[in-house]
Amino acid sequence: MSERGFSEWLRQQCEPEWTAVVTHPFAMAITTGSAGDEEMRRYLEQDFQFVDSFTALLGAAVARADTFEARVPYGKFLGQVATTEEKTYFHRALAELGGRTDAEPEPVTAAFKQLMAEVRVAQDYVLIVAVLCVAEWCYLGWASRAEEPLPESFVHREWIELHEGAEFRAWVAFLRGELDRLGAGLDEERREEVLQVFRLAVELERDFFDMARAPA
Ligand SMILES: Cc1ncc(CN)c(N)n1
Repeated sequence: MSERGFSEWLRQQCEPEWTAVVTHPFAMAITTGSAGDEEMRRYLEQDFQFVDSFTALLGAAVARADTFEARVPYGKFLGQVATTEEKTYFHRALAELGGRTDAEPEPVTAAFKQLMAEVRVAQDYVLIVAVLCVAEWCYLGWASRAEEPLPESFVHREWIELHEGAEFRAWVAFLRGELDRLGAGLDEERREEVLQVFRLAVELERDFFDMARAPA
C-alpha cells in the first residue's frame, strides 16, 4: 500500500480511469459552460435519480460510522444535499432545461443505484465510505479544473460551485481520512474487497459522463 495512505493507494490503483473521469470531455464542457442544454438536461435528469440513492447512502453512513466524530459530518452533509441540492438546484435547473424529476434511469444510473443499494444493505461501513469517497473526490477533481470566470449560466456555474470550495474540499478530506483510518487496520483480502468497490464506482462515474455525452 502507498506510504500516502489507503485512499491514495486506491486512487492510484484505478488509473488511468480516474484521470479519464476528472478530465472527461463532458465534465470539462460543464466547466467551460459549453455543455449544451440537451446534454445538461439528460445528465441532470439522471443525476437526480443518482442523488436519491446517494442520500440514502449518507443515511447509512450516519448509522454505521464507528465514531460519533464521523457521524456528525455525514449528518451535516446529508442535510445539505437534502436542502441545497435536491430542493433548490435540481428543481431550478431542470425547470430551466425543461427536464423531469421522474426520468427512467439509464442502464448506468441503474447500475450505480444498485451498487449504492448493495453497500447500503450490507451496512458495511468501509464499503459505504469507498463509494461516497469516489463520488465526491472525483467530482472535486473535475470541478477544481474550472477556471475563472465561471460560466454565466447558473446551470453550469452552480453545479461547479457545489463541488468546489473550502467546505467541499474539507468534506472530501474527511472521506479520505476515514478511508485512511479504516484502511490501516484492514488485511490484504479486505483491502482488495474495498478496491473492487472503489474501482467499480470509478468506472461507473466514467460511464455516467459517457452517457451524458451519448446522442439522445
Ligand atoms: C454520478 C454522480 N457522481 C457524483 C456526484 C457528486 N455528488 C454526483 N452528483 N453524481
